[in-house]
Amino acid sequence: MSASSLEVEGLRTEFVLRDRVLRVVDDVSFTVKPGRALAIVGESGSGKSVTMRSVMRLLPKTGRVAGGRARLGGTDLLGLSERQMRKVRGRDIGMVFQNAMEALNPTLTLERQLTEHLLWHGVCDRAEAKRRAIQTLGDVGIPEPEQRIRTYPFQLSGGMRQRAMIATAMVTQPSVLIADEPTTAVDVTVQRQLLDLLAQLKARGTGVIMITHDLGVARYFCDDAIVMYAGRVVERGPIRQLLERPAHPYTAGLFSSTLEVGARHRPLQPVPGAPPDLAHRPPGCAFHPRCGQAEQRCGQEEQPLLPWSEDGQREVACWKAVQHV
Ligand SMILES: Nc1ncnc2c1ncn2[C@@H]1O[C@H](COP(=O)(O)OP(=O)(O)OP(=O)(O)O)[C@@H](O)[C@H]1O
Repeated sequence: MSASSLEVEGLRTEFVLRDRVLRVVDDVSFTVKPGRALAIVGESGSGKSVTMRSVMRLLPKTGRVAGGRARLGGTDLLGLSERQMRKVRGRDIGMVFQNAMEALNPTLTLERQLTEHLLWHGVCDRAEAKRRAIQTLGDVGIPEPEQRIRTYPFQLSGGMRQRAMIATAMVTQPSVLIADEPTTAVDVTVQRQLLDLLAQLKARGTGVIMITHDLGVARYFCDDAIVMYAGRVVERGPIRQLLERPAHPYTAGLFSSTLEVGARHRPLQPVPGAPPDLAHRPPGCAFHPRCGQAEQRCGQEEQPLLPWSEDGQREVACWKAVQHV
């Protein structure tokens, strides 16, 4: 597939539990263009992973997409059969997770892991697939790739496993790469190498979505950001602008502790209080019970995303912020 944008519009995802239905992703929209990187940030439980699992159609049995659209190029991902979707995963959309062992199949050699998508999708023959696999392992900095290709994931160190996982995501040159906390479990040196690899992929036109708690990493690597709270997008815009001048009180609270001098690589600190139980979402703005600036209106009126900059690049779901532009 040539470089394509991923466009998600009005996505809604629910979990059907025994006694109720929980809306955990509510009207989420974003676009990732070729060669751009989008950060998805927000506290634990805000719906970041479920959003991406919905797009990949990898929800657990109790989850369902209740509305919205997800298009990659001209393809409606939510309308594909499971068989068609399997072709998209691993070929057009690559995935990198925090835990490489989860992503790699422990029973397959690196050669099988890296060549199976190419062979399965009929991209090339076995000899060419092996050549590409060796080349990609070399690209991600695995020494002696001709020998290492015969090893199993458990025979690699943690850092090498992480690289092998990225190699499996890179080998098909996907249009979009989803990276869910890719740098959390590795030390700073490996972290830097991984980001350099992802940057190479981005430079070749792959769009990247990075779910991360680390604003230093997001600032270094990403172009745009969406901030999620209780399943909704509360703010969006170019990441540097958001970090320099957050508009939503939640974004400001989330970022402030992390942006102290010398604290660039500290994970996000929670805002005082706790996110709402989604079964009892507060009326109006879901953040209002924790917001130091809340007024009566905040607990009564829904807050849609509204433009916050003249160029239309920034949007915020807070009527007070919009008032004070
Ligand atoms: N299988 C499930 N059944 C019911 N609720 C679920 C299930 N999986 C996730 N949830 C709920 O969906 C919401 C969003 O979860 P999600 O994992 O997307 O959050 P997150 O922002 O990715 O958090 P983290 O940063 O901790 O990964 C949470 O309230 C979570 O409890």
